[in-house]
Amino acid sequence: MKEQTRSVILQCDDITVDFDGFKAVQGMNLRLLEGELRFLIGPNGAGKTTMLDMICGKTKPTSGRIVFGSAEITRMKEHQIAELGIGRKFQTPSIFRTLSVFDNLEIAMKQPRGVFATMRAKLRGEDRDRVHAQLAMIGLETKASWRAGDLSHGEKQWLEIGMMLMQEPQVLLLDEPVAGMTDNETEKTGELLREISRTQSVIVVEHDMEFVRNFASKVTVMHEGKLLKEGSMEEVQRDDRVAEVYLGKRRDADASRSTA
Ligand SMILES: Nc1ncnc2c1ncn2[C@@H]1O[C@H](COP(=O)(O)OP(=O)(O)OP(=O)(O)O)[C@@H](O)[C@H]1O
Repeated sequence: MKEQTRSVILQCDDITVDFDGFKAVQGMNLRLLEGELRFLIGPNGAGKTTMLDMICGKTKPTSGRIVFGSAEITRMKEHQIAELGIGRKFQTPSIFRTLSVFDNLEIAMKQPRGVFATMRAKLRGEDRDRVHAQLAMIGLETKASWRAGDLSHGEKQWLEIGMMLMQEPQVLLLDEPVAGMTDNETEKTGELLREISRTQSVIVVEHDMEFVRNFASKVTVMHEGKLLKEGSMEEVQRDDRVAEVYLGKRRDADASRSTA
């Protein structure tokens, strides 16, 4: 879909967060479109994770406004924001290690029954189909009966992404999803994120510049709590201010491959 024809799904206006006098984010603006895969990058301490925390309601902005679809969510509680359709994945996977991969996805499914009732209840055919479709999407069909704790690091991350998707969020927030992954797992994760962004919007906080270069169409660069630059990876890499603060003034190929 062309950028002009897509509507804004998430808008952060003039966001500031003050932690006891320290401004971790200062006047930050961000507009995410439907079906967009956005990468949020910047040096350590730039305020990237704090932005995700504010969007999912974990941290409240000191000032500014966050709008999701037509709802202002700035002061909403974390669980309300999750129910509205914003899913957050942290660096450490929160899967049920002793349960099977299939059961993890089943439990994550959005339904009124409680966890234990869900486990006991016979799955309706359509729910079972949904779990299988999700297994296929995250590449774990052959491991449906595996104990989740026995999966590789990368597979655990995919399972958790699958669990988020079972709740049908419209926006997914991911913090360094490829950290600790093999090259092959990193590539597969990029493809998975692309596939997700065909129907949902995704914000990925990332330090792995090679990964960002391979999969980003639009990149937002933060520095000291502010928006430094936004554009394609090429535009961002060409920007002198980005080179200065983010790539440490190194403009060679090595610099763009380095992790911050
Ligand atoms: N709860 C808090 N109380 C005080 N300071 C905080 C708090 N959370 C974050 N900070 C500070 O705010 C700044 C931004 O942190 P944040 O984690 O958002 O940066 P980041 O860009 O995600 O960095 P990194 O890439 O290292 O994870 C940092 O200086 C951090 O120490």
